[in-house]
Formats: sequence, C-alpha cells, structure tokens
Amino acid sequence: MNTIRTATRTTLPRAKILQPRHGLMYMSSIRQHKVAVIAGDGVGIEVTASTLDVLRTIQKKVGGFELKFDELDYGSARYKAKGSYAPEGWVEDLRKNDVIFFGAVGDPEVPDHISLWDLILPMRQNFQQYVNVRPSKILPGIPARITNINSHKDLDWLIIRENTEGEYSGQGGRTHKNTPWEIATETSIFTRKGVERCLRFAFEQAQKRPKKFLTVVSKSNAQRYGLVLWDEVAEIVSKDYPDVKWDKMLVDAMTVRMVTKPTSLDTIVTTNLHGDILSDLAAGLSGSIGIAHSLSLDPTRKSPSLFEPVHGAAFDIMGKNLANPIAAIMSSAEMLRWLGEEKAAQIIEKACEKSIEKGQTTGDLGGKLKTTEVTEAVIKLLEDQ
Ligand SMILES: NC(=O)c1ccc[n+]([C@@H]2O[C@H](COP(=O)([O-])OP(=O)(O)OC[C@H]3O[C@@H](n4cnc5c(N)ncnc54)[C@H](O)[C@@H]3O)[C@@H](O)[C@H]2O)c1
Ligand SMILES: O=C(O)C[C@@H](O)C(=O)O
Ligand SMILES: [K+]
Ligand SMILES: [Mn+2]
Repeated sequence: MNTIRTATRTTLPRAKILQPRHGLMYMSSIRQHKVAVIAGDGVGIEVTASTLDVLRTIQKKVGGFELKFDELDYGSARYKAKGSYAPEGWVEDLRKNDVIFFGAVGDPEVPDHISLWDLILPMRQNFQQYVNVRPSKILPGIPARITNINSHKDLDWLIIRENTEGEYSGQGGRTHKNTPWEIATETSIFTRKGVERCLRFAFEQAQKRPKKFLTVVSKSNAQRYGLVLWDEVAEIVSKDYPDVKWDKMLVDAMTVRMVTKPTSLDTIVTTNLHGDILSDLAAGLSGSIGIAHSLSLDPTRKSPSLFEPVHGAAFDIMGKNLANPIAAIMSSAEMLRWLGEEKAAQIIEKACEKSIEKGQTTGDLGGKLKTTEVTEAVIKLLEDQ
C-alpha cells in the first residue's frame, strides 16, 4: 500500500527581497504573511472584528512579522445583493494567500445547505484541507458541565475530523422532485487515499502528545463498505506508529464514553460527519461552543490552510454583541503558529486563558461581558505580558 507523507512541521517563510524607492536591494527582516479574511455572516462578523483587533495588537507587541490582511466581503449579504457568495474565480484568487481566517457562514433567509456549499465547503475541498483539527480542553475558570468533568485533567482531547470527503462528498441528487415518488440520494465516498492521509495525520498527532493514545471512531457495523475500509486502513497505518497505543470505537458508544469516561480519551480521529457531531459534543462538555477553535489544514502546505471558530452564525444572538470571541481569537493563535509565529501564538493563548480564569467572560460561560468587552480584556492581558 502506498503511503502518503505529510509535512506537519512548521516551516518559517523566507524573508522576502524588497525594492526600496532609492533603488537599493536589501533583505527585509520582517516576515510577511498574506492573510485572507472572510468574516462571513452573523456572529462571524463580530468575532472576526475582535480577532483582527487582537492580531493588530500582537503584531505591534511582538514585532518581526507583518500580517497583510485582505478583508473580503464573501458571504450571505453579498449573495442576497448580487446572487453569489463570492466573485468568479474566488477560489483561485484565495490561493495567493498564505492562510485564510474565517468567521462563520449562515443566514436565516438562505437555506443552510446553500450557504455551506457556496462558501465554506468549497474551500475545505479545493484546498485539500484534509484534516479539521478541533482541540478541546477544560480551562481553569470554566464552570463544570457535569460532575465528573471539571478540570483539564478530566478532559484534554484533540479531535481530528476528516474534512474533504466521506458523508460530505457532495454526491447525490433529487429526481421526481415534489412528487410522492421523489428519490433523494446522498452518497458517502471514502477513498483509500483520503482515509489513509487523515489517519496518518492522526497517528502523528497522537505520537506528539504525552499520552500517545489514539481512538479511531467509525460506524463499521452498519456502514459495511466505507467504514470497514476506514478500520482496515487504521490497522495498516498503525504499524508505522508502534509507540502509539490505539483503540477503536463505534460512534454511538463513543458519545457515552466521552461523557462517562472522559479521561480514557486523548487523540480522536473520525469521519467528516461524525467529527462534526463529536466536536460539538466536546465543545459542550468542555464549557462552550464559544471557545471551541479549529484548524482546517492542508498538511502538505501546497494550499492555504483555514482557521475558524467551530461555531456558526448563531442566529439567536447575532448583531447583539453577545457572542464569545474566544473561539475565533484562539483560532487566530493557531493560525500564527502555523505561520511560524509561535511566540505571538502563545501570548494570545495565555491572554485568552487568563481572561477566562478571571471570569471576564460572555454569557455562555456565565459572565456578563459583551463581545467587545471580552476583546478589550484579552487585549489588555496580552499587552501586560
Ligand atoms: N463553519 C461554519 O461557518 C458553520 C458552523 C456551524 C454552523 N454554521 C451555520 O450557522 C447557522 C446556524 O447554525 P446552528 O444554530 O446549528 O449553530 P451555531 O453554532 O451557529 O449556534 C448554535 C448555538 O451556539 C450558540 N453560539 C454559537 N456561537 C457562539 C459564540 N461565539 N458565543 C456564544 N454562543 C454561541 C448560538 O447562540 C446557538 O445557541 C446555520 O446556517 C449553519 O449551517 C456554519
Ligand atoms: O462542517 C459543517 O458541517 C459545518 C459546520 O457545522 C462546521 O462544523 O464547520
Ligand atoms: K465557523
Ligand atoms: Mn459543526
């Protein structure tokens, strides 16, 4: 079986040669990173504004790098006004960036499947962002959700969700529409290459964590082709990682284990749809969807990777300055880490953690602060470091 190599180590971008007005050539010591910013819809707009404030502050504080933001109007407002979520050729245009920061997509006046398939899913697929990494940890200061889970010692997981195929392949259709004999198909596709590259990434991540333990989640009792392939490939890939202990779970039983035996889990890998659901469960157990961050990575670095909060447009709180900006801000810290700006990433993460520890939080975490107030608190805490 062919193996797929992944380059997961951070490679620092090289200093670029600039041409100053005087005509002299010199090497800039400032590392420049091109960041496409798609705030999108709903609370995505609010938490992206917070994130940009934080990024502008950290860039000044740490120095040595410059983020070149390209703020794009892609989203449902554009769709409602102009008929498309983004201009023609947008995917190829985005490719010119080093990374993409994304807020959220979704609008009460647009069917959810249109907004998702016109904006976020094409990026995950076209840029071969084949893993969606969703860390979940209970941070100090977070109120316990259930009695047996109340500190990071009880819950510190890394969920890896396949991000380009499976149940989200996008194949299917409807015929005899709106008749009693209507047929709708929604075909899941699992390729050996797609499954292997995701599992290999997961074993590599598990290997880097202290517990070196991976749980492979599928549903290979009922789904007897694609998910049996998933389990078989896991067996094969595991041979290359003899120091990683691993086990297998069916996804239904996995939900019970997450709630009742959270310490028995560490790194988790699963298919696209199951990963979507389990990561929301993990967000709930670890405090709030408002602090759940994510990385959609092309580990080969051939295409830009994308960083976004796990949550969506949050119709019930959008436009009210109530959304927790921490998930978005933590996503941007991971973005900086991916770009090689480790120091800046750590300062942001520490500031976010401190704000939670001090109870400077939005309503989802029991606090009374507005989105902009949490943002100001985080900025103050990072300036003080
Ligand atoms: N990647 C994405 O952009 C993404 C992710 C999820 C959902 N969506 C879309 O968003 C729309 C709404 O979806 P949904 O309601 O299922 O999920 P959602 O994540 O938007 O909201 C679910 C619940 O979580 C709360 N919530 C979300 N973000 C929060 C934050 N930052 N702070 C505090 N509370 C927060 C909301 O108020 C709501 O009660 C749909 O169109 C959906 O397709 C997009
Ligand atoms: O991937 C999805 O299903 C959209 C959204 O729910 C997400 O988790 O990003
Ligand atoms: K999002
Ligand atoms: Mn989701």
